[in-house]
Amino acid sequence: MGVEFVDLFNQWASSYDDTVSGSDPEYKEVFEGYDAMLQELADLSISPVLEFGVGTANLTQKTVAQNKVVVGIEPSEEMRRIANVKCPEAAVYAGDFINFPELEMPVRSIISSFAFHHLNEQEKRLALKKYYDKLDTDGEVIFIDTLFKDEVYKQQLIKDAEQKGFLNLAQDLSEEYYPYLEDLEQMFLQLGFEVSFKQLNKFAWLIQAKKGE
Ligand SMILES: C[S@@+](CC[C@H](N)C(=O)[O-])C[C@H]1O[C@@H](n2cnc3c(N)ncnc32)[C@H](O)[C@@H]1O
Repeated sequence: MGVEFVDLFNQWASSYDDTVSGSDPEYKEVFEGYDAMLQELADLSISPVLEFGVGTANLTQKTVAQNKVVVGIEPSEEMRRIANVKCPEAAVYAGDFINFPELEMPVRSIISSFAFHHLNEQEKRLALKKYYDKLDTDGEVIFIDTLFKDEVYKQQLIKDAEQKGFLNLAQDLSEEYYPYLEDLEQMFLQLGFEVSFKQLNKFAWLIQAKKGE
């Protein structure tokens, strides 16, 4: 469920770190300030941490460096292989946002960067419901991901990408499951979270959702 993009990530794994450091002009703005964004998320997290879509473990490394316990979940075998080499301190298991090994540990923070948009609306809701049940009292979901402030902003981003000749990016923005801010906000509120949003670059937002009493 929600793992339709995994083949793509197996192929992308070996060059993924080049992309996030700005080597691909088409995706440079998407990952503008990547390191600082991940650092901000790592700083906000409280141990023990559960991370989804760890990719090549860039966020995992920053979190583990703060002596936090991190368990990671990643569906792509190639990404997991790289993550295990780059961050042996974290346990990274096969799984996805919805189907993942039963963990006996308490969880204070559930974190993820640039991955939640791989789920459609129904899957996002299902995943967030699971996290509400799994989190300790006062626990938080803290994500960074691309989202659209509204429809006008979405169309503007697609038009900008087309004008620059970034046709893959334009297609991604049209076809992937990037949510509208208001829809995501409603989803969190309906499940009982308190949620706030902060824009980090042209595409990426920090989403911080605390489990209510
Ligand atoms: C753009 S990468 C982000 C990697 C890393 N978190 C980062 O910030 O660089 C997206 C990651 O999400 C993973 N992914 C794709 N579908 C997923 C799903 N349904 N559940 C969990 N992770 C998924 C991909 O395999 C990939 O590693």
